[in-house]
Amino acid sequence: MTPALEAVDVTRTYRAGDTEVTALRGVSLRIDEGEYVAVVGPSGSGKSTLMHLLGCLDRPTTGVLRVGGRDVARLSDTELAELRNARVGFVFQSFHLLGRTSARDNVALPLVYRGVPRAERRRRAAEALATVGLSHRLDHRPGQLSGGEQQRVAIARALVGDPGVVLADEPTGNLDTRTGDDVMALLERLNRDRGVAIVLVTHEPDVAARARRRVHLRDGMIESDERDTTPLQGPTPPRSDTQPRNDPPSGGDAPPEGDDPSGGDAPPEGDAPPEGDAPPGGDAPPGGGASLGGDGPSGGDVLPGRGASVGGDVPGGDGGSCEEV
Ligand SMILES: Nc1ncnc2c1ncn2[C@@H]1O[C@H](COP(=O)(O)OP(=O)(O)OP(=O)(O)O)[C@@H](O)[C@H]1O
Repeated sequence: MTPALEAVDVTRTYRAGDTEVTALRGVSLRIDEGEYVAVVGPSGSGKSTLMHLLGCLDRPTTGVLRVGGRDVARLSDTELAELRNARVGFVFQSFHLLGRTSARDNVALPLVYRGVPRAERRRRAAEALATVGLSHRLDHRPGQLSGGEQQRVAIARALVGDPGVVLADEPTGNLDTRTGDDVMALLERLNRDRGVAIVLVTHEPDVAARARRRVHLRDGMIESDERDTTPLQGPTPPRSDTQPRNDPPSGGDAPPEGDDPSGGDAPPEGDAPPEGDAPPGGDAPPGGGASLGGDGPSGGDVLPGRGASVGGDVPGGDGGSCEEV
C-alpha cells in the first residue's frame, strides 16, 4: 500500500539571522491510510515542524518527503499546493476561521481553490457541517459559536475536500476538558467510520493515549514509535485508494464512501474569501496553500506564492469579510 505520508531521513534547518536551528535531524516516518497517530514530545522537539512538512506547508532541508507517493521535491509550489489541497486537511489549536464569514462559507473555502461551483460548494459545506453535528449553525459566524463548535467548523473545513489525512496541531489545546473530549471523539469517529488518517500533535497524555500509535520526538529525532496491538473495534477498514475523491459528503454521522472532504487549506489572509466560481490566482490556484504566518515554525521562509495563509491573525474575526464564497 502506498503510504499516505512518508518522510525519509528528513531534516529541517531554520535560519534566523546568523543563527541556524536544526529542528528535525533525520526523521523517517511512514503514515498509512486509516492510521491514528499522536505526535508527542517536549516543547521545541520539532513536532510542529514535522506536521508542517507532512502537510506540505513546508519543504525539508534534506531528505525525502512523499505525499500519496509523490516526492514533493519534484513539485512546483503550485503543484504542491494542489497536492496539499487534495490530500491533507488541517485543524489548528486556534481554529483559524474567518471571523466575519459564516460557518458554511468557512467550510466551503477549500473548494473555492478547486474551482467547485458555488452551489455545489454550499451543498457540500452544509453536508460537512452536518457530519460534525452543526446543521443548525450554518449561518453563524465564529464569534457566535462556542469554542467547541468553532473547532468542529474547522474540522468540517478540513474534511470538505475529502483528504486522506487530517493533521491536527493541538486540536484540544484551547478547549475545556469536556469539549476537548467531544472534539477527540469526533476525530476518532471520522478515523473509524471514514478511514481518514489522523495525525495529531498533543501535549496532553490523555489525548495521546487515545491514539493507536504514539511517535515521541526529542531534539528533532524520533525517540520512540509505539503502536497498540489490540484489534480495532468497529467495522470500517481504512480507505484503500490513494486518489482524492470528488463526491460530496453526505449528512449524518457516517457519510457513505465517496464523499469529499479536503481541507488542506486554510483561509486566505485578510479574511476575504474570493468570490465567484473560479479559483483565485489565475493559473496558480493556491490549492489549499496555507502558510503558517506568525505562529508557525515555517513562517515566512517557505513556499512563496502559496496564496493562502493561516497567519496567527486570522482567527477571531479581524479584517473579516461577510462575503460568501
Ligand atoms: N521559523 C523558525 N525560525 C527559527 N527557528 C524555528 C522556527 N520555527 C521553529 N524553530 C525552532 O525549531 C525548533 C522546533 O520547533 P517546533 O515548533 O517544531 O517545536 P514543537 O515541538 O512544536 O514545540 P512546541 O511544543 O513548543 O510547540 C525549536 O527550537 C524552535 O525554536
